[in-house]
Amino acid sequence: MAEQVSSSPFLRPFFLKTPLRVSSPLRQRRHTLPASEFRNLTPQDAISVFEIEREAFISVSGECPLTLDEVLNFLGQCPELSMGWFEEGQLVAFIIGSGWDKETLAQEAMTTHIPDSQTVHIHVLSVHRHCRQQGKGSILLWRYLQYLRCLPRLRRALLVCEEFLVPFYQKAGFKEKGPSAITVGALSFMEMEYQLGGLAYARRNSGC
Ligand SMILES: CC(=O)SCCNC(=O)CCNC(=O)[C@H](O)C(C)(C)COP(=O)(O)OP(=O)(O)OC[C@H]1O[C@@H](n2cnc3c(N)ncnc32)[C@H](O)[C@@H]1OP(=O)(O)O
Repeated sequence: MAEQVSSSPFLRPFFLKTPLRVSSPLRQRRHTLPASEFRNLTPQDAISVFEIEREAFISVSGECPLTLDEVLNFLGQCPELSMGWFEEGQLVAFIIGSGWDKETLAQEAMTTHIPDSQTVHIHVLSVHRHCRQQGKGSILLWRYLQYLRCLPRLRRALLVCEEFLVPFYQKAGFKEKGPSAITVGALSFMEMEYQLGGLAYARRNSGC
């Protein structure tokens, strides 16, 4: 099992329900889009990602965690650190991460991917506005953290968020590290940390 993970770090798409197959002779078209699918994102998903991100952040604060170019860069450099939730083929929520190699997040972490590092910097978690407050953000985050446990080397995840989201991340198991050095425009952030527990833990507990 472990060899499988290290030889292919990418998340194989999996479905919550069997893909719909309409076999009636009266229906010539076969519907094969899965009801619900979690998979790593690719640069081809960047536009859908950015549309959700833009609505979620620009309309609220005027600032986006990632520009479209940065989304493209991260999905090109480290797609294995991203996860999208698709329903009927439509992106409804996503996470984008990259590698980081210092104890705390610094401003340069916003635009940098450090390969082969032990820390994932979660840049952004966002849920489509029509799908919020339904548990999707929490579920996607939980699946993502379980998935990260199965990737070799990774030991922890870091992120920054505004003060009002600290309880949301605490509920997911993150611990508050204190005020972050990162600022975006006039916004300041708290830094949050999640211990992944290592591959040995994952092997015993997650079946990866
Ligand atoms: C590292 C980062 O990306 S930090 C930025 C996070 N992303 C954003 O702010 C983008 C816009 N918001 C979203 O996309 C979503 O609302 C998320 C990701 C914050 C939460 O996802 P959802 O699917 O809506 O949340 P979910 O239904 O799983 O959980 C709801 C809980 O989230 C928390 N929460 C969600 N939005 C807010 C908010 N605006 N203010 C305070 N708490 C909030 C609450 O604790 C809420 O619990 P409650 O209903 O008991 O009050």
